[in-house]
Amino acid sequence: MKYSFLFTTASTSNSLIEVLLQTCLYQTSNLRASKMKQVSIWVLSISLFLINHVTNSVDDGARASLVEFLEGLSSSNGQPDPSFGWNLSSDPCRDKWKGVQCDNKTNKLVKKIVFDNFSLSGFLNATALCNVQSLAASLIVLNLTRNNIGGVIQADIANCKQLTRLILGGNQFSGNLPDSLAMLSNLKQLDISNNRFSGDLPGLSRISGLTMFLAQNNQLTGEIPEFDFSNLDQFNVSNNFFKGPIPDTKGKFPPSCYLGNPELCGEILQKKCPPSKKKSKGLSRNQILMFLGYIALGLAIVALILCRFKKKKREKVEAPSPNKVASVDDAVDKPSFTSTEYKTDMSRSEFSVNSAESALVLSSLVVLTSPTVSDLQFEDLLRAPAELLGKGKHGTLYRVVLENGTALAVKRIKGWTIPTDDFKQRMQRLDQAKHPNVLPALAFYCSKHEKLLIYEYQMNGSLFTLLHGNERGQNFEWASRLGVAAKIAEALAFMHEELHSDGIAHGNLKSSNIMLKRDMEPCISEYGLMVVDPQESSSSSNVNGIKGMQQTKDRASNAFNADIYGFGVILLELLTGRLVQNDGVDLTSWVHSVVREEWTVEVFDKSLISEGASEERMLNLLQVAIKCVNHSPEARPSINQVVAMINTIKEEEDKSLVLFQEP
Ligand SMILES: Nc1ncnc2c1ncn2[C@@H]1O[C@H](COP(=O)(O)OP(=O)(O)OP(=O)(O)O)[C@@H](O)[C@H]1O
Repeated sequence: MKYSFLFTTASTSNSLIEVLLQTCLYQTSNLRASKMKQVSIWVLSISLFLINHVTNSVDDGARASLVEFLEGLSSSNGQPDPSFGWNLSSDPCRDKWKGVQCDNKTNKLVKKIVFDNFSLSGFLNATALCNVQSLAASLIVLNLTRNNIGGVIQADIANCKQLTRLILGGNQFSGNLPDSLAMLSNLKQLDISNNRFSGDLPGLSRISGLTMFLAQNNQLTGEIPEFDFSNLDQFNVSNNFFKGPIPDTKGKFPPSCYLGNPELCGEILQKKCPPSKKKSKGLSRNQILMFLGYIALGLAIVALILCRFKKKKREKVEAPSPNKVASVDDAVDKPSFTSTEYKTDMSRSEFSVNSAESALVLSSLVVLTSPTVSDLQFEDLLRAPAELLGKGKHGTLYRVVLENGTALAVKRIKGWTIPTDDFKQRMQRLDQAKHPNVLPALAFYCSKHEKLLIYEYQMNGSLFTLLHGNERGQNFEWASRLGVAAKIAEALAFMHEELHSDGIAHGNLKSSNIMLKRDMEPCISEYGLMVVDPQESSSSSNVNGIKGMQQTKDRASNAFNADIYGFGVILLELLTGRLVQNDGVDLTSWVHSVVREEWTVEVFDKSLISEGASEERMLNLLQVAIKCVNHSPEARPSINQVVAMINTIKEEEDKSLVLFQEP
């Protein structure tokens, strides 16, 4: 009996030597009692124990490369966190290194490395990880999502041939993806989303079994590869620089999976593709490269000549003219930014100023009360690479990453002819109305021709993406939806109250303007960026007397009413999970028609029904939504009434949850 633990340990191993030793041990233990028998049993048992211990561990090479791999992920000092347990004197499987999962059978093959949200930085040392045969042959999952890892993905990643899941989303990876990535033929899930990858995708369509491809929020270019879309369940390439036609996916993925790629076209985006140009025939790749080389050389020579010419001209001009004094307003108000919105070279800034205006422009950036960017200079924006996030009715939004890594969302407002001073006053006023569920602007810039608003970049996206993105609201249950509705209503009521006398409503309330903060709390973004129709605005500045004041009041009251309508559409989206088109008109008329036909339950999102959400409370919220989207603005409830109605529904929901939980 004394030796039973040795039998047990040995029984999990399967090497021939162990089996033989085990058999000998068994035979010996059956012999008659003698000193010899005792000694034999001890010798055999110890040998078995040692062999078992040595063979049941990850080999030294793999262990060393794992340690090197973690050193790479351990910021600049390369010292791995000792609490992870990754060191050469222990065993990854037996000693349960943090983030490592091994096979259950032999407990000596590393199958998975999962570091989800571990605050890791540094780089992914694929050379260390994938060039050791034993490790490369066993590793099937590498998940480094939601860290701060940067650098490029080395080509050696392709040596980890068994990988089925490569999850790298939510990091700071950059550069081109290596061509070798397409050799990971076992890959089922590839997530490279929310990074800074650039360049064209390698031939990923060669990976036939891919079921998930997430690449949103990068700077990727080129055409979308011809994946086998019948296999893909999850797919997103939004907010990149992809161009050309969207492959026919038979409507499998919603438009939100492609949005934010200005040069993509196709029916799903309601954007016609230009007729495809015939490819040049008869020229080999090498010939084309040769011609391109000549053209580049020619351009370089022309550029050189132009530079010299300009330099000479500047030398002449720089001699100051005593008669000319530059006006401050001239300098600031000449186009201060030149936009190259569709360019793909992200190493340069989207914004640029000419040297004459730069000194003045630097002082024109107004930082509001924000500890995040307290010393932000306009120059910092110029230096930072900018990524186009989307083009809306009211302007263009860029993601700008400052040198210190802070990510900002910069909104470049289009076509708002508000006088500069009024704009400044409005921004200062908005800054005074603070609510935890309203995203404040951190800074703004304003000249006659250019208006920029700077917000903190929200990496969890918007309510729109939560509802219509990849997961299509699958994991967005009823209680959370009701919670979001209540919080947004409260925040809107607060802002309306605070800014009523200033006549500042949101003006463009919709689900893509409800951002989700780090903790997934909803917050209203872009409050007060209402673009007043130029005609209206000019008439408002010219009108005098009681009639004019009445018109201004009416317009303001319309804007507040429009917010109620916008909020009603958001409620409909939360309840139905359906996409909004045509400013919500399509969705509201569909809901009306279904309700009229008394098929009301049909309107609700199927995932809410299958979750077993209370139909009564969903119907109550639907009533609120229908009141808010009333055609006649005067018939819509006030925001305070909306808050009261939603709070009553929420209280009922909370009560039912308590009852449900009580024994
Ligand atoms: N602060 C932010 N952080 C991260 N993403 C943001 C932020 N603000 C907006 N976005 C997202 O960026 C995308 C583009 O925003 P943009 O405001 O240009 O689009 P829009 O709301 O459709 O247009 P518009 O407001 O001009 O009508 C949207 O998907 C939006 O949800």
